[in-house]
Amino acid sequence: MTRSVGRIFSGFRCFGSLPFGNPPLKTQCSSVLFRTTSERTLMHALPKIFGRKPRDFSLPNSSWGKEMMQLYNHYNRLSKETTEGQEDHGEQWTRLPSYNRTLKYATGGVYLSKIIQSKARLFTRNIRDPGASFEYVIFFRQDKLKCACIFQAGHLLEGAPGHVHGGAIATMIDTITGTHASLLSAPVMTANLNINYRSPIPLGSTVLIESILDKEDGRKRYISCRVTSTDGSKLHTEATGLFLSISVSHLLKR
Ligand SMILES: CCCCC/C=C\C/C=C\C/C=C\C/C=C\CCCC(=O)SCCNC(=O)CCNC(=O)[C@H](O)C(C)(C)COP(=O)(O)OP(=O)(O)OC[C@H]1O[C@@H](n2cnc3c(N)ncnc32)[C@H](O)[C@@H]1OP(=O)(O)O
Repeated sequence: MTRSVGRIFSGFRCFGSLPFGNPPLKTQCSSVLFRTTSERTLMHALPKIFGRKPRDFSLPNSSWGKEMMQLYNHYNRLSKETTEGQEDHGEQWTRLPSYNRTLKYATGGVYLSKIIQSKARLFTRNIRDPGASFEYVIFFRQDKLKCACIFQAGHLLEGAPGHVHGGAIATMIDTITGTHASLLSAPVMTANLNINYRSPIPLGSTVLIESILDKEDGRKRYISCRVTSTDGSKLHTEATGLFLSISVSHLLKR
């Protein structure tokens, strides 16, 4: 199972935290994605995207606090492939690696140069100081089509004094639900996001963000999401999102 999910993420480094195309959708994904000349050029560019091994931001660093580590270890244990003699937990999660680049460089000429910028960085992964902003790791449970994200909010994310900025919370919700929708149906863009802030999140604290698929309808994926304390007892934020699958050509439109 873990291996099969692993296959989903081959070629994953091309995208920030955007693994896309599960096995049943892979063919559809390719045909949707690589239709035009510029898109085919992009396909050729993909293997060269990273010259050296990029940093995986979803792995622990020294800034991760006790709660973050405990929850990470919990999901990581449930992510290990079950081998003979090992206990089967009944839950199978996969940790999603996360990089700070979408596309590193383009050799694709004028069309690709419209969307690929050498200094571009994924918004949530662009601060080098560990622990200063968004520390998070996303796990995916394929059998239930669920995502769980552990998020530790750093001191640069302050909104109301001592608490996390609503825009930073929205960013994380968009990231988890957007990643979730992308896992189901190739690249997506957020069309709609509705957020209810129920209780403030203390700066520096760790929270759990869980997303589920509510409905699929053609190109549309409806995902809902809850942000809670790590033990689930306190609800901080609730959200629903609509995501539309797109082809690369959508990004080339100006
Ligand atoms: C190599 C290529 C890689 C591509 C990667 C692409 C994205 C990756 C992004 C990030 C990757 C990294 C990590 C992932 C983490 C986070 C994810 C963040 C994602 C974002 O942060 S992304 C930025 C914010 N996002 C936008 O910047 C979108 C601006 N927008 C548009 O680009 C268009 O608006 C679009 C594409 C949404 C739709 O345009 P469209 O032309 O494809 O579709 P159209 O309008 O025809 O609608 C078709 C049917 O959806 C219904 N519909 C449409 N919009 C609706 C709405 N708002 N509410 C209710 N229903 C709606 C219609 O009513 C119709 O429904 P029906 O078919 O039933 O009539």
